Amino acid sequence: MSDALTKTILRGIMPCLLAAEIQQTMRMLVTGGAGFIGANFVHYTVREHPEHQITVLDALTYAGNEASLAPVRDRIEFVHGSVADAELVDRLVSGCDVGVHFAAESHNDNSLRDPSPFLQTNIVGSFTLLEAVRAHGVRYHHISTDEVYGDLELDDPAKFTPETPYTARATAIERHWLVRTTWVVARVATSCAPWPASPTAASPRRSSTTSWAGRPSPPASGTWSGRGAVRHLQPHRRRRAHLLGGRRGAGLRRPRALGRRRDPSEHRRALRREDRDGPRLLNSVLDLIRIRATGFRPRDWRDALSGYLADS
Ligand SMILES: Cc1cn([C@H]2C[C@H](O)[C@@H](COP(=O)(O)OP(=O)(O)O[C@H]3O[C@H](CO)[C@@H](O)[C@H](O)[C@H]3O)O2)c(=O)[nH]c1=O
Repeated sequence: MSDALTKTILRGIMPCLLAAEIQQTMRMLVTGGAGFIGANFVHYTVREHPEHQITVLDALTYAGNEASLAPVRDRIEFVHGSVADAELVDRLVSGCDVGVHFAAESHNDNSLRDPSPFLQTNIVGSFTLLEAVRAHGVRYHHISTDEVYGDLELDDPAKFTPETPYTARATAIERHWLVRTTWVVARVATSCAPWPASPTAASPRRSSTTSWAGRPSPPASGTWSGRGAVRHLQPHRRRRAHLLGGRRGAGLRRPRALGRRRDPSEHRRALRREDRDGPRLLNSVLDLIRIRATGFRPRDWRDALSGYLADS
């Protein structure tokens, strides 16, 4: 992975950790570090900040792939376990300076089919971790999702509009911020990286999508959420394909036709289509139908990515 690309991908998360008051050497607990974004984060941190110690806690669900950590395996500690295991989490947190929480059921569409796993990990698991960081006064970085905004205009994500069980849970756990410790929330958007950590992730060729942004100087404690800039691209699942190839700042306004709220029946139709065509096509199909209606024509992801990198 090229240096520029890695930096582009992780620009959104790392600066939070590099805020001035943070220690030179940190012991980090990274939950969900075998997942897609989590694994990229671990690789980046090991390479760019070898002074930090990393413990990955991951349940290795269908979305986790320990093999994606193989190149850095001798540089990190890997613990196979659940973020909802209070005893384990408390022990791991007690030995850390910062917790970075990626572990989640992250497939929005799955939550429409069966919300229960989302409750267990995204609420109970997150709450378990929050309790531990609160008890030990450990700095906490919560990786949320821009989908808490629902289908709002991208340049004005003023309020939460959770529309699915997934986003309802993401919103709910964000309301537990009052943890009396230093915290940062990053609401990441659809993203893309050079390799999929998850076997369920489609190849980048199928990818569509976009972005994340934040303030250039994230607050030491606070919310850092996506608006404006394209930051990274993810090869699977989510929407916002119309932004692919968009340039930072200008041109990222969501087309009007996409600003409407999602129709639940559209989700159900898409799920039926998923059963027929296979899970990887779901969002691409959904996206393209909606996006083509606006006149947008997606570009090959490689062109879009190199265009963005040239622009950054
Ligand atoms: C359900 C569950 C999952 N996990 C792990 C398995 C995976 O390694 C990881 C989730 O990876 P993925 O499904 O690839 O997630 P990814 O698309 O990268 O999602 C990221 O971005 C999402 C927003 O887009 C965030 O909500 C997630 O917290 C963050 O991890 O969490 C656990 O460790 N424990 C669990 O209970």
